[in-house]
Amino acid sequence: MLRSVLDNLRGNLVLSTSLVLLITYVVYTFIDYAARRRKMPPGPRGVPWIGNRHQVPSIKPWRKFAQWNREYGPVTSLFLGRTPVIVLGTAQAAWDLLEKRSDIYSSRPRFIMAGEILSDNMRGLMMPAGENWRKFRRVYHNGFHSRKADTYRDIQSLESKLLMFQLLHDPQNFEKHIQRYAASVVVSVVYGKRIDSVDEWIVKENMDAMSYMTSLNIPGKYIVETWPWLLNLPKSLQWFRRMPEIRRQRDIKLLTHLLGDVKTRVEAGTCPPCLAADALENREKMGISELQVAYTVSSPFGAGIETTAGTTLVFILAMLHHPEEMRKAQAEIDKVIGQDRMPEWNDVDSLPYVRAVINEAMRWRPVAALGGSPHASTSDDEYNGMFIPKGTTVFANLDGIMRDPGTFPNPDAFVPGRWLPGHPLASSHPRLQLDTFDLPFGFGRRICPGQHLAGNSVFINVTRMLWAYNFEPVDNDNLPDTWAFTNGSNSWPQSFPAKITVRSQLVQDTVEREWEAAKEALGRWQ
Ligand code: HEM
Repeated sequence: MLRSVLDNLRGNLVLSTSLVLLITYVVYTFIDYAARRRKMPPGPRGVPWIGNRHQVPSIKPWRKFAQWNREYGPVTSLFLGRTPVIVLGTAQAAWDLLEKRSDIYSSRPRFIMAGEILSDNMRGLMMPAGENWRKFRRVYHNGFHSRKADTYRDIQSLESKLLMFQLLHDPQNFEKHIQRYAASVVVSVVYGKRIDSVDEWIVKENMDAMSYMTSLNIPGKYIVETWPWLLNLPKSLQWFRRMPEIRRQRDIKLLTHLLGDVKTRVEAGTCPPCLAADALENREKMGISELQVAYTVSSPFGAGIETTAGTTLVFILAMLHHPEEMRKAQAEIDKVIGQDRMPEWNDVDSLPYVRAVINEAMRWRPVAALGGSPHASTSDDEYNGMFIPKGTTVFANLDGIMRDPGTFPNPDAFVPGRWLPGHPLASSHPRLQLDTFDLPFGFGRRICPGQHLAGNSVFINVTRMLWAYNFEPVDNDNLPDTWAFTNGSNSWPQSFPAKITVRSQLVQDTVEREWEAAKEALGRWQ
């Protein structure tokens, strides 16, 4: 009898102690959450443990972010689980934090599945700031800094001549031709070998690897991203590792094969100058392994193809909606160039209106809508009286930044004139001039290392397209939706129809002639 009373009491004691501990933990979590939240920049109310995760749409989150910035100010905070997040909604806030304080805002958040398990921390785009990432940037700086990027103008021009020829003979498949251009330039400048179709295995395999990688980066999909302590379990119990580890072996095989091919051609003296050959040559000096080189040079598959092609498609979409702007740009080209020769690189200074059209297309619908991958802070910080804790994930929400009326008055309108001095919407900010606009390429030490190469591609193609073709809607009463963009962190126009017609017989003859002359030169890159 006594024994059962004692057992009962003991049982109750354990139960009530557990209950007290649980309640204390819950109360503490609420108080801790409220305290952390109070010090941080304003933002939407969330709930402990999940934060605002349930309020962030998995599709096109940048639109919700922009709405929060309008409501709460240029620096808005939220929580994804227990991770603090800030969203920057103006160019000034992004410059202030990501550039002026780049020493503490240049890291990346942890990407456990995609960055650590799948890629063994080899993929630069996801690398935290540190020695390995600095080496990654050095490879890109050496390969694509402004003057070096200009050495790739030859191949870009040749590929662009092919694009003009394809638009002449198969205009309805313009999207495919533009993607082919972007893919071939990337493969050429990285591996010294061009491609004829986006269906070639080198593109397909790499794009497949990229899409598997992005499929791992969906917030909430993998529990280990929220509970990293699961990584302390014995490896055999970490069920989530199995597939990414298999895929890692496949990636390594692909990337080392591509690098091996470059090595063979370098040794045979048949490889044109390219990023992989440069990196191999400087590998020992930089202290990186061949595997690191193989991963490092593969980044443009994820970073440089869809972005370049998407920007060109945005330009065409804008032309369908703004024929008056197309005609102004064409008038400038006709005056400077005429129709019996193609625009060339050295025409750039004489074509301010064309460049204004390009800037405006990149502002109007930035393809890196969320600013590329988010940054992460590596120290506690304070900005305008607001506390930003170490480890905060930082989104520079380009879609919102480009539509901030304080920076770009009448932001929803497509107005190339705003990039020209004297226009009523022109900005006086030195960073927002015709030649200085680099917001589409991100910020600070993480700024896009391919920006000069990409800028050259967009310039030569847009200028030649305006010179050669008229872009019109197929159905004037039913124009393509200017908001119908793909999902995913890079976002470009969903397929749309366009009527592309050559502007004159003289232009047609020039396109044919230039392509004939280009064919032989392209052979060197085959
Ligand atoms: C119009 C075309 C392009 C746009 C709009 C674009 C935009 C961006 C943006 C916004 C970022 C993130 C910057 C940040 O974190 O603040 C980025 C990163 C990057 N881009 Fe581009 N990009 C383009 C083309 C290219 C090309 C052609 C290449 C290479 C050939 C390239 C290579 C990279 C790499 C390697 C990174 C990662 C840098 C790092 O994490 O340190 N991009 N790009």
